[in-house]
Amino acid sequence: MATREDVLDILKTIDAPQGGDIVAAGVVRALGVADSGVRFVLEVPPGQTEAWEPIKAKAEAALAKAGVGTVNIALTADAPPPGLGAKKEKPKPQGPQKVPGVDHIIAIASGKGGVGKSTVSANLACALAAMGRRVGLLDADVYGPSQPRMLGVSGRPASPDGKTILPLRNHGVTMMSMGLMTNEGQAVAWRGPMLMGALQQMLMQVQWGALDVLIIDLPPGTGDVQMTLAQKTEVDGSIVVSTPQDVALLDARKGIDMFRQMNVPLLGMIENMSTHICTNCGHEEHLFGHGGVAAEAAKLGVPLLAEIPLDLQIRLASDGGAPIVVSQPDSPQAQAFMKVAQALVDQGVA
Ligand SMILES: Nc1ncnc2c1ncn2[C@@H]1O[C@H](COP(=O)(O)OP(=O)(O)OP(=O)(O)O)[C@@H](O)[C@H]1O
Repeated sequence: MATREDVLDILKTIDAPQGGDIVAAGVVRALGVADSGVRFVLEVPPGQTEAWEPIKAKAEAALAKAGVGTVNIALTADAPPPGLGAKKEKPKPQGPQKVPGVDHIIAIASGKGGVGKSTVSANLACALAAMGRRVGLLDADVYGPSQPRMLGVSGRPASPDGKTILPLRNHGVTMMSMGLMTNEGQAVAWRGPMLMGALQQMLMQVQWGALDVLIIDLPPGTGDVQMTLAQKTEVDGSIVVSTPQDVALLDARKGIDMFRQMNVPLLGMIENMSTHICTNCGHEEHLFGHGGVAAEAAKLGVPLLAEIPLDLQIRLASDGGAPIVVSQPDSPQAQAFMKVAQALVDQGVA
C-alpha cells in the first residue's frame, strides 16, 4: 500500500498554475490514504475551479499510474467542513487603528526641540476651532509639556470612573496633556514602554467626544512616541516644523524619513522664526537665515504651509495662555496660522 508520503511525493510532481507544485500551493486538503485508495480535496481560490480541472485530471492520472487504488479528488473553491482538514482562518494582523469618534489625526513634529512645534500646534488648534471645527489637542510631549500653559489651562483632569479621563477645554479646543498628569516642573523620567502605554491611554481613554480633527503635539525627534503613534494609530498626515538653520533642517529630514517609512503622509512643512521684525524700528532681519525650509519642501515636493516670523507677540501670547490666533486674530501673524488651518480644511484632513 502507498504511504501518505508516497502520495505527497507524486502530487509534488504536479505544477500549480501560479508556479510551484500543488502541495507547496497549499491546496491539497483532507488527504486520506487507505488500502482501498486515496481521497483528498483540492481547495482552490474562489472562481478558479475551471483552471484547476486539468490539474486535477493530471493528479488523478499520476496517482492511478502509481497503483494507489481508487483515486477520489474533490475539486472545490469552498473550504471543506471543519474536521476535514479545513485551514483555520488566521487572525488578520492588527494595523493602525482609528480613535473612536475622531475623524482625522494630524501630527505636528520637529526634528529638534525648541523650534516652535508647540506654538504651531496651539495656534493651529485654536485657528481650526475659530473656523468652527471640533478640535482636540493632545500634548504628547512628555519631556516638555507646554500646552497647558499655552492654552491657559491648569488643574488635574478628572476621572470619575477610574477608567476614562475627562479632558480640559479652552478657546474651543478640547485638550489633554501629559503635563496635566504630572506636577508642573517635575522631571519626567519616562522609559519607552511607559511612553507607549501613556500615549495609547491618552488616545483611547480620554473622552475626546466627536472631533473633526485631533492635533498631536509630538515630542521632538524620532523616538518611541512617534513610532508607536504611526504603528498603532491611523494618522492622516504630519506637519514638520523647522527653523531655517541647517542643523534644524538636518534633524527635520530625519523626522520626514521616519514618517515616510511608516506611511504617514507629509502634509507640508512650516518654517518658524523665519524672519525677525524689530519691535522698535520695523526692520526685518533673517536671524537664522531664510528660505531653507522652502528649499527643503520644494526638494521633497511638499507644500511650504507657512513662514512664521520670530515675533515677540507670538511668544507673549503663548506664554500668557491665549495663542496669538485668539488674542490678536487680525494680526498678520495670526493670519499666517489661519491660512494653514484653511489649507488643512480644504485638503479634507481637518
Ligand atoms: N515664531 C515665534 N516667535 C517668537 N517666539 C516663538 C515663536 N515660536 C516659538 N516661540 C517661543 O519659543 C519657545 C519654544 O517654542 P515651543 O515650545 O513652541 O517649541 P517646541 O518646538 O514645541 O519645543 P519643545 O517641544 O522642545 O519643548 C517658546 O517660548 C515660544 O513661545
